[in-house]
Amino acid sequence: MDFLTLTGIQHTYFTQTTAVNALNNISLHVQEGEFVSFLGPSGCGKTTLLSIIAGLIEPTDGQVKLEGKSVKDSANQTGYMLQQDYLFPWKTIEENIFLGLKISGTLKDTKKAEVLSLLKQMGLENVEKHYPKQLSGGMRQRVALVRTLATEPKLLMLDEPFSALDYQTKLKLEDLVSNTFKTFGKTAILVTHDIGEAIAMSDRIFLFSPRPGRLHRTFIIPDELRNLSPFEARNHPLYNELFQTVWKELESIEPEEN
Ligand SMILES: Nc1ncnc2c1ncn2[C@@H]1O[C@H](COP(=O)(O)OP(=O)(O)OP(=O)(O)O)[C@@H](O)[C@H]1O
Repeated sequence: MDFLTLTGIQHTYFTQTTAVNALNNISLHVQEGEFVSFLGPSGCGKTTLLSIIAGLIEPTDGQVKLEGKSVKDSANQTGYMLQQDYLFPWKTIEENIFLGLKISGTLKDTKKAEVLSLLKQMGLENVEKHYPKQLSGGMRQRVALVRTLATEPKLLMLDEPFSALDYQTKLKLEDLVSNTFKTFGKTAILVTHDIGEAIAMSDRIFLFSPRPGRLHRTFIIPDELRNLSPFEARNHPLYNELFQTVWKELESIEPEEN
């Protein structure tokens, strides 16, 4: 059984004056433990699709199933990492990372130790009592990642989580996220505009066409790249080859009449 299945997803936003056809007939599958990317031009509906998968928006048509169940019946199975870290500035790092567990009533001592150890694995030593403003952007994104992983979501949604970071921090964080997800066997969907990031991090790339977003093509990343860290993958000759192919494909997509 596929872990995540999307069948015939269509979505139209209705405003007071107009109807915006955001997504058209999207069907795809994601396997457990897979890391996939949604790549496409601005406005092609990537974020809308993530919200539909998370059960936050009900699609106009079509179905989303997570482990065979409608996402409406699988609440709290998804975790987010976004462009902004959304840490509460008045709470310490420790209070921020335990918040989700506290709300769900699952903050046990063993779990607390596990999450603090994860914080250390992310290279964040002795920051528990600090406030977010005392940390750099990259450190805060790592805290946000720990907070997300703490609740053990089945599916992780990464909506351009590296786009606000400087280039060096972004490359380091890509490696850290990729390594952590492989270690924990997490299933993840990354939304990005960045072709290189999609190639370096993914098992498969779903390329979307401009609005209304349609699934244009799926790229399977070769094992030679998948077995490397994102940083190493960027230095492999196959990376450049694939970059050119995806770039040309993206350039060739014509918008459909709405
Ligand atoms: N609440 C809304 N009401 C009306 N139209 C919307 C709404 N949300 C999004 N849209 C429109 O739907 C389309 C898809 O938006 P969406 O944000 O999903 O695209 P995206 O691919 O994530 O874009 P970007 O890469 O710029 O973030 C866009 O044309 C957007 O203007």
